[in-house]
Amino acid sequence: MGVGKTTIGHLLAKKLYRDFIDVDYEIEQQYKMPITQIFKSFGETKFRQMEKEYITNLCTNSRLKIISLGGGAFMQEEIRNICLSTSIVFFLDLTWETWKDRLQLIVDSRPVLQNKSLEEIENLFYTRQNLYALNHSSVNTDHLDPEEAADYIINTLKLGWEIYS
Ligand SMILES: Nc1ncnc2c1ncn2[C@@H]1O[C@H](COP(=O)(O)OP(=O)(O)OP(=O)(O)O)[C@@H](O)[C@H]1O
Ligand SMILES: O=C(O)C1=C[C@@H](O)[C@@H](O)[C@H](O)C1
Ligand SMILES: [Mg+2]
Repeated sequence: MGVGKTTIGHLLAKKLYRDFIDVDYEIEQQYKMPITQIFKSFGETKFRQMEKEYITNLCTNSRLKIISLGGGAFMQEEIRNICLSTSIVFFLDLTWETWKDRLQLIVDSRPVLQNKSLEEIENLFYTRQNLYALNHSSVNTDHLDPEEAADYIINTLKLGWEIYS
């Protein structure tokens, strides 16, 4: 959460001339309310169901798009499975120390972080990291700005295509 998927995904799509889809944004448009409000009105369980349906449909019916997931989406096994079997999954990694310093930028718009102690947030961070290790490629972004992270992903894709062909 807040590692930079939306920011970097958007840049990556521009550099690769691909469509960009941000799953959080699409759900907000569909329900005509911000995610914080979706959590308040319908609850987290309903939100998780919405994101699962949206991602499953996207992975099944579209090609060649750059997709940015919501920060908690990959915790759902069905989402992990459909993403890993239909797409190239990049994990944007960040150390706890760097992420901790970024929290103040994201806390107000991420309901999962609200009313949690720093210790609870740290537990969430490490619990997620275990499952997010399931990916096709990962990049640590501690010392990369969004532009550098997008370029790194492009170079990784190019290398993959060269090896493949
Ligand atoms: N590489 C980076 N270096 C420094 N700040 C960054 C970097 N990438 C993103 N940010 C900043 O971190 C914040 C969160 O970024 P962003 O919304 O792209 O994260 P996200 O991974 O999409 O979050 P979510 O999981 O909630 O969807 C923004 O304020 C953004 O400007
Ligand atoms: O990390 C999370 O659980 C979330 C991150 C955001 O992208 C949103 O999908 C929502 O706020 C939940
Ligand atoms: Mg995002």
